[in-house]
Amino acid sequence: MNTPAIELSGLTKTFASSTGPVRAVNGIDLRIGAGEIVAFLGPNGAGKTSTIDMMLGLSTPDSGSVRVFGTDPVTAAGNGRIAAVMQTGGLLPDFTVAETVRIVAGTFGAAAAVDRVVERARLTDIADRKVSKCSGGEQQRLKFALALLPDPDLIVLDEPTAGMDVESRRSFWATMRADAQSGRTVVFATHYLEEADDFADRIVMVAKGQIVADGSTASIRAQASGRTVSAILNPNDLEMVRATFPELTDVSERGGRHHLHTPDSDALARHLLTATGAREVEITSHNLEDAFVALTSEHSQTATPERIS
Ligand SMILES: Nc1ncnc2c1ncn2[C@@H]1O[C@H](COP(=O)(O)OP(=O)(O)OP(=O)(O)O)[C@@H](O)[C@H]1O
Repeated sequence: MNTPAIELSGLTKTFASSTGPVRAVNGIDLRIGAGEIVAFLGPNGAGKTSTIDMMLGLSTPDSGSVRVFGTDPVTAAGNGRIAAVMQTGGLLPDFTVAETVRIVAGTFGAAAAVDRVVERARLTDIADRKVSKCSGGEQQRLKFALALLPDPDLIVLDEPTAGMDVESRRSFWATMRADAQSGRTVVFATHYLEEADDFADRIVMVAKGQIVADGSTASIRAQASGRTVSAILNPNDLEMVRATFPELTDVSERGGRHHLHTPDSDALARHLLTATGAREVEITSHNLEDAFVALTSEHSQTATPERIS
């Protein structure tokens, strides 16, 4: 059996804060196979960075374990199997792009890799530009190049496109996409649904320190593309509908209308119109954004993680 790239078991992490302890990660179990491209998607404060820090060995879990290619993360980093592009982290403004790559490669004993990573990160045209003159997107590509120096099997990116404009984001992901074809495992955190949707094979949605959904982008999309049927219903009809559609989820009443979520909205609407006294039947479609809001807000009404008193 192949060793997973990442295996997180029962991971928890609590931080002290002025308002009391904050449980940033609240029991995460996750297995990521070699070669997968996985998006960690979640609102602000969901626990993505805290989880990534533990994956990288930058912080220690309060409980649970982290394995990276079967070893602890610090060993995996030391062996060059895992590398990261973090949100923060200094680049020196007065060096050029090429100088930066050469200096870091020198400290790694990876001088032979300089040309390869400059090309991979599409930095050739800006190799002589000073870091201070590079756009946010170019600086992230430079960090990406540095992370590629050990030719890692797994690359972890924490919100790599935060603060970039649309054009820079697009160009950054084009670079990533080209690189990912080499079979590298990629794990990235993002707030942006469209990035997760465009680039990942699998989306792990995180809210309030927990995984609230985990599936192929197609399956999350399918969940998302479910439709809501709403109608004015009397209580007896509602009972009958529940009995006929046991897979019904998310039944709520607002303004005298019942809103019913089901994978087969056509069958439900047909049933309402032909077998019940339902009035004013409407079908509303959902998009990925709706699923994201629904899945993450079930677990956190606000974007604030659970506080432990
Ligand atoms: N070092 C720390 N000390 C205190 N609280 C922390 C610390 N690091 C994280 N937290 C808190 O833990 C929670 C989870 O933070 P984390 O950065 O992991 O979330 P995130 O999903 O990465 O959010 P964002 O998308 O905003 O980066 C937040 O409430 C954050 O304020």
